[in-house]
Amino acid sequence: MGVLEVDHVNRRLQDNNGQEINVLDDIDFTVNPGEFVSIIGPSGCGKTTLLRLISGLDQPEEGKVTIDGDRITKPDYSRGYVFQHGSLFPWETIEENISVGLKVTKGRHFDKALVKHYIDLMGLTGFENSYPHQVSGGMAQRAALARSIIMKPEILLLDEPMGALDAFTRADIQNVIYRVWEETHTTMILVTHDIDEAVYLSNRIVVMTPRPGRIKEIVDNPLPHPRSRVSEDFATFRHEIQEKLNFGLEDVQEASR
Ligand SMILES: Nc1ncnc2c1ncn2[C@@H]1O[C@H](COP(=O)(O)OP(=O)(O)OP(=O)(O)O)[C@@H](O)[C@H]1O
Repeated sequence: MGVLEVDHVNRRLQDNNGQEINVLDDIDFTVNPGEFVSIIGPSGCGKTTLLRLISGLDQPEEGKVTIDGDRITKPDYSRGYVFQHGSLFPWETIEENISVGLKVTKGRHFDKALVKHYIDLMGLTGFENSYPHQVSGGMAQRAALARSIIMKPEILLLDEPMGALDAFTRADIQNVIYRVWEETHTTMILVTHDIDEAVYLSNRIVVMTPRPGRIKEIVDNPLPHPRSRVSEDFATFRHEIQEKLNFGLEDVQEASR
């Protein structure tokens, strides 16, 4: 259940001058159920555009995105989406925010015990009645994660959810995401600029290059779990990914000469 196929996808958009730009060019890869895949590449290489196509928020000009062979045509709760800025409703409490999807799908009589479970799991106990502006950025992201995970999505799409956080909070949320992945086996697709994050969390890393956004290489992560951010093996694999990314930038510099 839940094999995601991004099948020779092209996406073109118009820039401010009305010029057509090839944002994604022949993107082709498969994600199996339970995998953790990171998409990494320089700014503007089309990572968010790709995630939007997978979510169903956008459609490609050519190619298709399917789950178990069925074309994705619109967003639905089987694919959760967590943004860089958690996008919690500021007028609702943490508990109400986490319950949003349940309220929509189950009406007023949703399972309150389930909400409590996720509040506890995310370390938000005691903050149920706080509003988003009354909690830290890390807590707001935990709540945003809980709001998605509570819907038990087949695939969780993570669009730089740690991007706006300081290093300590980022590591903390990475651990939370890892725990959730390990416990639920939800397929996760993470967009990030952060090589350490990709190496720490994912089974496979999709390395992209910009203009047009292409897949340069898909790299299997050889590191066993649990992973240590300070091990020699971690540093070696990190270096390998860094080299592949720099290679991508050299390609851009070459093209602009
Ligand atoms: N709605 C749009 N209309 C026109 N151009 C767009 C639109 N959305 C994105 N683009 C362009 O497409 C390219 C890819 O954007 P995208 O946000 O997918 O890249 P990204 O790799 O996620 O970048 P970042 O890491 O900075 O978030 C960029 O050049 C961007 O300006």
